[in-house]
Amino acid sequence: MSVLFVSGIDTDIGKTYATGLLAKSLMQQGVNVITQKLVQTGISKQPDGELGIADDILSHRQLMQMPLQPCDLDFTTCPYRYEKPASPHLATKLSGEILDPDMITNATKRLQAQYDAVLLEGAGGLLVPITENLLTLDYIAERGYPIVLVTSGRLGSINHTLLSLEAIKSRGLMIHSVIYNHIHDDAEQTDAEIANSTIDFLQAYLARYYPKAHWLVLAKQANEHSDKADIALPTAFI
Ligand SMILES: Nc1ncnc2c1ncn2[C@@H]1O[C@H](COP(=O)(O)OP(=O)(O)OP(=O)(O)O)[C@@H](O)[C@H]1O
Ligand SMILES: C[C@H](N)[C@H](N)CCCCCC(=O)O
Ligand SMILES: [Mg+2]
Repeated sequence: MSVLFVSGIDTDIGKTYATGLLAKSLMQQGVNVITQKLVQTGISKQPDGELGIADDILSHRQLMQMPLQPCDLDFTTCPYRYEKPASPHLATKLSGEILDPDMITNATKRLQAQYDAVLLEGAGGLLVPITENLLTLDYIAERGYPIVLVTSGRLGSINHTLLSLEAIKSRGLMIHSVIYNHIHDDAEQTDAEIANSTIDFLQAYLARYYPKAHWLVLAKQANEHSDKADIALPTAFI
């Protein structure tokens, strides 16, 4: 039924962790949920020369503590997979394949028929091109999916978060939630004063300009099997 699009302010911001753990928390609320990956780039070929299940789908299932599902094994949860760890438009071009966005939407519809909720993870940020002529945000806008935006306390995140929010607003789309990922706010990566101020600023900005959006927090995890890996959700989150 519902589809939430999980994007982030950039690649490597924690969308995969956020998607898997959001799904796990929803399952704990009794929601029959599955995750999907829009397009996966950067997969290694298997010994048989084929591209296997998308890495982000494998991570989602580990984080959800569930085995691979039939819809993973038949690639419904990620029909388009490419070797080059690049923007989808380039990885697709290098593979010689033509990506048909409707194929992804049809896969989402098949999942919607089976599950209460689909969490669809993007590749990189909102303006990443899926094809030469189609940005991720254009794809979302055509389908009207509400957006979950993952951010962090890394220096530069405030600007990237506010730009992403502006882009979402300019397409008339709904910002469903912002997930603040604590991945970058440790002494080695970001000054604690900067990280704490970033949290306060973003939370206050969201409350002021997007009062209906949820503010969620994702703790830094020891690994993908961590027992404390939950995102606390309000009731009736979706
Ligand atoms: N909360 C966290 N705790 C510990 N490690 C994290 C956390 N969030 C992300 N990571 C790690 O940071 C790296 C990047 O995160 P992730 O793969 O989730 O990024 P992404 O936004 O999904 O990137 P992509 O655009 O490639 O899908 C990974 O190695 C992941 O394990
Ligand atoms: C390979 C990488 N981890 C992502 N899956 C793809 C990131 C594309 C980013 C493109 C860009 O913003 O320039
Ligand atoms: Mg990912």
